[in-house]
This record gives sequence, C-alpha cells and structure tokens, in this order.
Amino acid sequence: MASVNIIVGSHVWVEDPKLAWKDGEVIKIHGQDVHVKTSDGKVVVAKIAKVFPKDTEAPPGGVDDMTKLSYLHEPGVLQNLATRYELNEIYTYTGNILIAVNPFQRLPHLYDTHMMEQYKGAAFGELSPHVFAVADVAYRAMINEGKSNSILVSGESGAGKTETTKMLMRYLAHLGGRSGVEGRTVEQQVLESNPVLEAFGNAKTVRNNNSSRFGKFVEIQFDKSGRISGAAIRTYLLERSRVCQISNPERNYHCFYLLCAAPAEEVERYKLGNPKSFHYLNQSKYYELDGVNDAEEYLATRRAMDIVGISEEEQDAIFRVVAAILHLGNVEFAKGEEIDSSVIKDEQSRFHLNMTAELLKCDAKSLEDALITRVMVTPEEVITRTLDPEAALGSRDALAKTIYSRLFDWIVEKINISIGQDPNSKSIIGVLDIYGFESFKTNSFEQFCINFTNEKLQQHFNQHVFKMEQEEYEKEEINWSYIEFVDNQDVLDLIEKKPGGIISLLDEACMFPKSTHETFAQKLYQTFTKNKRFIKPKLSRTSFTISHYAGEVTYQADLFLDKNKDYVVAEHQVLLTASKCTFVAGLFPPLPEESSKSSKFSSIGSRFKLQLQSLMETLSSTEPHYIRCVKPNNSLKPCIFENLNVIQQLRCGGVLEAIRISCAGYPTRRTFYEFLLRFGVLAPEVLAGSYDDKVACQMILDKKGLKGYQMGKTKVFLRAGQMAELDARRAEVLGNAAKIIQRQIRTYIMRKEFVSLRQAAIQLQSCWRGSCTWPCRLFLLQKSSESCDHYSVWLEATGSQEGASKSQNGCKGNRCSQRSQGQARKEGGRTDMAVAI
Ligand SMILES: Nc1ncnc2c1ncn2[C@@H]1O[C@H](COP(=O)(O)OP(=O)(O)OP(=O)(O)O)[C@@H](O)[C@H]1O
Repeated sequence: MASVNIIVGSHVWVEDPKLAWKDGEVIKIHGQDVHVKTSDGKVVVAKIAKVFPKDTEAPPGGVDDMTKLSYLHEPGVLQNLATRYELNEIYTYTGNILIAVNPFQRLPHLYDTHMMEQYKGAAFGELSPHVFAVADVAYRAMINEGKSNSILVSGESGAGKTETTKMLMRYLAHLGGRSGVEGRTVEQQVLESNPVLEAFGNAKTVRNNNSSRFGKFVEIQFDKSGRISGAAIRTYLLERSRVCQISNPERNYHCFYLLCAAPAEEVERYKLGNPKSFHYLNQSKYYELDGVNDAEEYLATRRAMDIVGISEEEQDAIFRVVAAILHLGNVEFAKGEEIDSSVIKDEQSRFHLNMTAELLKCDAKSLEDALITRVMVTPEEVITRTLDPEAALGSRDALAKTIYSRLFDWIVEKINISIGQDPNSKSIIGVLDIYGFESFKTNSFEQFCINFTNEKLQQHFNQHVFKMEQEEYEKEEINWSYIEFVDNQDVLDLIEKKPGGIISLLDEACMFPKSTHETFAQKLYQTFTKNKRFIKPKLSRTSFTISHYAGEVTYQADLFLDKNKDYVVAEHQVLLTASKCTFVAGLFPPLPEESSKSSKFSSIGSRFKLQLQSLMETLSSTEPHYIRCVKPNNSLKPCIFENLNVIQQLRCGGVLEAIRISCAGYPTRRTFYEFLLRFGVLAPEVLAGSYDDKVACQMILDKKGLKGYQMGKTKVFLRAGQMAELDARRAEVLGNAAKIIQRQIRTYIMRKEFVSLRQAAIQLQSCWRGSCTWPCRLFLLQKSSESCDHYSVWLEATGSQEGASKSQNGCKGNRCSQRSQGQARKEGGRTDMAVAI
C-alpha cells in the first residue's frame, strides 16, 4: 500500500535491526527495491512494501493521540511515543486506549491533589492524556448512564500495571470518597488493601523488584449518589511454586523477609533470624531490596492490616503461619532403614519440624508422618506406604505451597468481608490488573494459563475496539459494513474447547494414573496435527508450540500434569484440620463427606477456565476502558527508550492490532476544514469557488481519482495509504510551485544583470562614437575605487587640437570629489559622459 506513494525524494521509515526503524530519504527506486539514504548518512536498500512514509510535518513534541498521526503505522507510533517519553510525557492516547510508558522515576507533580482536581469533570481529550482522565470518564459514564464500567490495565511484568491501578483507585477514592472522614472508610480500606496484598503476593523478580505474582480484579461499588459503598477483590492464579523455589537474583514473597526484620521479640517468638538461614530464602543470594527497609515495611504492613480490618490476633496467626513455612522448608530427610523410606535427617531438621508443629499448633509426630508416609485405603485393608527422601521433600514442599496459597486466599477473603459488599450498589467500576503475555526460554503451565488469559482479554479487546470504530462510523453516518476483523477464536478453541481442547486433554491425562507428560504430549500431537495454531517442535517429544496472537510460544509439558492437579494430600488435610489453632484449622476446613468420597476431579486449569469465564462475563456487562502499560527498558532505569523492546510490547498488548483494525477501516480522519487547509492546493479552482466545505473536499478527492474513501457528517474518512497518496500529490504540486518561483527569481536576476551590462555597452559605444567625432582615443583603464563608479580613463589625442589632455579621471557619482577636469572637459564637455560608465 505504501509503495504507491513512495517516490524519489520521499521521506520514509526503513527497517533497522537495532533501532527497529530509521528515517531517511529515498534516493533511487529500482523495481521493488528502494534505496534510502538514512539520517545517519548510510544508504539502505529495502523492499518497497517495507518502507513507510514519514510525516515531515509532524509536531516536534509528538501528538497526544496517535489517531492524530497522519500516517498510522508502526514507525510513526514508535517515534511519537519516544518523542513524548523524552519530554516526560508518559501518557499517550490511541483513540480511547491510554498507553502509559513507565517513567521509572517518581513524577509526583503528575499525581497530586491539584492534578486530581484538574481532571475532575474535564472532557476526555481536553487535558493531556492521563490515568485520571480514564478514571474520570469511567466514573462520569457510570454516574450519567448508570452503567458499570471497567478499566483493564495490562502490560508485561514491570510495565507499571500495579502502580497505574493504585493511581486509578486513588482517583476513584478521591471522587467517590467522603471528605473529612478519618479512619477505616471503605475507600481507605480499598486503598490499604494494596500494601497488604503486595506483602503476600509480590516478590522481586528479574523483571520487577515488586512484581505481583497474581492477577487481580478490584470491583469498586458505588451507591446512587456516586459514593463508594463497597468493594470486592478477586484474585487469580497466585504463583505457588515461588514459595519453595527461587533462583538468583529473585526473592521469595516479601512477607518472609519482612517477618525476619520484625521487632526482636517477634523474631524471637517465632525463632527466626537471618533470612540466609532458611532454605526457602537462601536459594538466591538476594535478601534486600534497594531503597526498601524491610523492618519499616513490616510495621507498615501491620498498620495496613489494621485498616483493612485484620485483627491483632489474626495478624499474629498470619505471621505465625509464615514463620512455620520457613521452618518447614528447613526440614530435611535422610534414607530410612527400609527401602524407599525416609527419616528426619538430623537434630537441626528435628528442631525445625518441632517449630513448624508448634507454630501450626499441630502434633509433631503427625506432621512427621504426614511428610514421610502415605496411607492407602483399599477395600481389604489400610496400607501405610513410606516415601523415599526425594518424595518426602516433594511432600514437604507441597505442604508449604498449599498452606501459603490457602493463607493468601484467606487474606483476600478477609479483606473482602471487612470492606463489605453493598448489595444495593447501583453500579461498579472494576479495575483489572493482570499479568501480560509471557514468552520465556522455558515456558510451563503458569505461562500457558497466563497466555490463555491474554488470549481471552485480546478477544474482548478486539471486539471492543471494533465496536468503537463502528460507533464512530455510525455517528458520522458512513457505511462500514465490509470491514474485516480477524478473531482469535481459533486459539481459544485450541486451548479451552470442551471436549478436545488442551485443558480437557490435560484433565483427562491427570485422571489416568498411567499418564506421563510424554503420553500427554503425544496425545496433543495426534489431536492437533492439522490445527494451524498448534506446532510440534521438530526435535522435542514433550514440548508443543502455540501460535498466539502475540507470537509463537513453546511450552514444556514436563510439569503440566503435576501443576494441574488441584488436590491437597489427604494426610496434610487431616493434619491441619486437626490443628489446635482455629486460624490454621480454618484454612483447612474438613471436606464434606460427599466430596471426599466422590471421585470428582478438580484441576487448576479447569478452575482457572471457570474463573476466567466469570471474569469475562463481568467485563462484558461493563463499558471497558483500556490502559496499556509499556516498559521502555529492561534495566528498570529512567530516560531509556528501547525501540525494539517497546515495539514488541505494543504488538503483544494489541496496540498494533488495534491500529490494524483501525487501518482495516478508515484510519485517517480529518475534519473538512483541516482537509481543505492541507489539500486545498491540489485544486485551487475549488478553493476559489464558493463551495460548501464538504463539497469542496469531495471535489478534491474526486479530482485526484481516490476510491473507497467516505464522507462523514463532519469528517473525511480515508482508507489506509490514501493520506500518503494525497501527500505525495501535494508534495508534487508544492515542488512544481517551488520550481516556478525559482525560475522567476532566476529570470529576474539574470535579466537585471543583462540590462545593466547592455546599458554599459551602450554607453561605451556612444563614448566610442563620440571619440570618433572628437579626435582622441578613449581607453577604459580601471575602476578607481570600489566605493564609487569612478573609472580611470585614458584619452589620447589623435588630432592636432591644442591642449588635449593625456589622461583624465571622471566619475558619475555626485559624492566623488574627482571630477573630469582639464582641457578635454573644457573643450569637449564629453569626457564626463565617457567616464560615467
Ligand atoms: N507511574 C509511575 N511513576 C513512577 N514509577 C513507576 C510508575 N509506574 C511504574 N513505576 C515503577 O516501575 C516499577 C514496576 O511497576 P509495577 O510494579 O506497577 O509493574 P507491574 O506491571 O505491575 O509488574 P508485575 O506484573 O511484575 O506486577 C514500580 O515499582 C515503580 O518503581
């Protein structure tokens, strides 16, 4: 499409392996090859289809809405974001979508109360792009239309989702809070739930020092008068494996380190100490976070827990469980006397076992048995089977993970109960802070679930963007029926279709006792041989690749079966249900008779699928608003904007897809006035006539032979590439006009020179003729000085006239003191003439 508009001299963007795109000027076009001289002086040859026009008239500070870009394409979008980021303008719209580029530095002026007041009630787009503007639109829409709204914040780890979510919540609390009320108001509780959830659900990872290891949907309920009246927090898929396994330079969940830094009496009470002495923490060398004081954070978390309504006793119980997990991790096993059996390794391990039992208030012997034996009930008898040390370690870690995830769920539930739901709430604003698309070297079940979530959200996003486009077209009363829209339903079918999707096949595999990850992978290969979205990697027997909307991801099926099984080991359940601590026993309520008997299988994958379904239903009943967070660099430092990195995220976040959808329709819109201002030069006769703006626009477009564009009520809607085409024509017209002007000027200058030369010649000639009638010869010698037109002239008498002068000076300038003198002047009076050249 772009190729039509690229001519020699065009300013273009050309692909670059390092910078993603480089700008330059076309110097030659040879068939499909375009030779571009880039701004750094190099010449690059690229295929014409891969070269995009550059808007040389784009404002130097960028535009605050990408849809204002004359050319809506990848390099244009990237350049605009980079330009703005450099000016600390971290927010930019793409239509209704807000793109937020992480500044990695505090910008307090952006978020103070004064700023909040400014955005209150301001029309969208009137002020600079901002998260407050999005929250304000959602709030106003809710108040005015009585409809629920949602704000979906997405982006990769470290992109700024949680920070953005916090700003949104602060702004909504500002709008819907009660002024002057201190203490535990609903909005205060909603805000303070963040530090509590962060202490238990966030950890330092390679990509973010404060990474949320769970998804979160906060539903803020409002009453009739727009006041916050309740809230509910739903969380998704906490990363359980982190409790037992971390690698350098990551950390475990913050709460473990906070507790180790607690006041001395608490550390003593829980027999804790240096984090380095705990296996669950010392697998990585990182214990401290830059700029974070764990001791202070511990106290702050306690205060936040007070506000969200977690009592003192409950707080003690929570930290007791956290300490128990640390001690549990230090229990090691050695081989027992019998084959495949194990015993507690040494005194150290025994100490930690006893401490775990004491903190969990359960029987130490029962804990030991639950770790190293399994009871199997057959119709004939009850068999006790021992576990070898490796299996015992597995059992220990499984117990730690189960306790921690139950603890996390308890905290979320407690916050929900404490904040309270408003059954009479008129409408809600939901804020979704969920993990973005992930693709690592090794991708496991967690990435599979995360990417499944993102496929779901992407579908929702596509449908919404598409709908918004349609609404704009409808408003302008233009015909939009033929716009194509690519759906990702096929990937979703591959993953979640029942029966036959990957999740169903995984559940089946988990139910068959003889299944292994290899048989599971083989089953996938057989079932999806012809599926376009499924690829079997050549050299692997257990991995599979899914072609997601954001790119291909290869998953290692090795741990899929284990990670999908959602059950608590019966021995662990019995042990903890019997705890003398009501808090711990409450985390493990006894299973109802029915369910323990029935063989109803439950899996993480299926449960997650249901959770997502419910989330999507909620979202579908709301008016969505999107915020795409972008991480500009992997060093987590300010002022660094890595093009390739950003492009990848814009692709994964669906921003480029939104642009693509937009391009499939009429990506460029200009009001009639703007259009005439820019393209009036293409038809001066139309401008000269007194036509209505709309008619004038139509006449220009028709004159240029454009097809497929549409005239709205107030705007011209152009197809992708048409703006560039018109610009190319405009450049041609302006180029021709420039040539005419240059020609006229050159003519004028040359003519002026010619006229004065001719004048000089005439004068010389007349002088010469004069000399012929008066017998002397005239020689023009030289200009006497630069400052006047005074020439030295030699007059040589050729006849016998008396007194003829041998040499004379003369000047035509009045200010020159040298005048023609002497006999020649006196006699002939002509020397003046002759010298006035
Ligand atoms: N608007 C902002 N202003 C200043 N700093 C920010 C802003 N947004 C993000 N940051 C910085 O970036 C860091 C990472 O942000 P955040 O924790 O919100 O990322 P995330 O997208 O939620 O990541 P994850 O998915 O890992 O939880 C923050 O700790 C903060 O230092």
